[in-house]
Amino acid sequence: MRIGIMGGTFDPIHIGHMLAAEAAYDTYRLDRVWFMPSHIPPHKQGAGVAGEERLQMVKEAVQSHSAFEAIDHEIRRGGVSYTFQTIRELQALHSGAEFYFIIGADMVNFLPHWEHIEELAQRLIFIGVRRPGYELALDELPAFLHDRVMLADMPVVDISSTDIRERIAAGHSVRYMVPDRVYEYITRGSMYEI
Ligand SMILES: Nc1ncnc2c1ncn2[C@@H]1O[C@H](COP(=O)(O)OP(=O)(O)OP(=O)(O)O)[C@@H](O)[C@H]1O
Ligand SMILES: O=C(O)c1ccc[n+]([C@@H]2O[C@H](COP(=O)([O-])O)[C@@H](O)[C@H]2O)c1
Repeated sequence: MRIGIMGGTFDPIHIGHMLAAEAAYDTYRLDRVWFMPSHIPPHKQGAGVAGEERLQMVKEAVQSHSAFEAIDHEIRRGGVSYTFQTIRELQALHSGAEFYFIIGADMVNFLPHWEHIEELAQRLIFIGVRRPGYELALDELPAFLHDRVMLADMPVVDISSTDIRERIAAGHSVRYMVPDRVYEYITRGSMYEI
């Protein structure tokens, strides 16, 4: 069983995340993709929106795809969401599975700074996708990562959660930048004050 994990802050989830997951799913014939919101992202100040709300948006986003699902592993564990710890735990729970971790180009370049990256890179393969504004410089990564990062081709999407939050704050539309069900959820709720 090949399981892709799309980890993120998802504040909110947007179509860049969906296309990255689909590109990895399609290119590497994954059986499932688990979308996993972090509790506290390791290198950010934290998410503005509570974990339960971000998880609910992820659940809305994956509803129409039979191989995509939301997992609440990091939200339930609490604390800072270090990926090495998560993968240790998920591998203990799913011993026959091969794990792939899907990341955008910004995160590929940042991989050398992840906690216990050497151990993590032995436990899974990273699937990187292009993202505007970030060069994918695989040969500049440390040698131990060279055969641990594979690429998947997706249509480049110049969208970030920051951009979406800023548009909402300025009173602009984000319809179609997020999956329809996420848009409806955002407009019904009060977390972004649409
Ligand atoms: N437009 C995009 N294209 C490709 N990958 C993306 C895109 N947006 C986010 N990702 C990737 O998805 C993962 C989760 O991203 P995250 O939830 O932090 O979204 P973000 O848009 O980068 O958020 P923020 O703007 O708040 O920093 C990361 O690996 C990131 O590189
Ligand atoms: O474990 C780490 O050191 C680490 C450092 C940076 C990012 N990550 C993970 O990478 C995923 C994307 O991160 P982010 O901050 O862009 O949402 C998310 O699952 C994070 O927990 C993990």
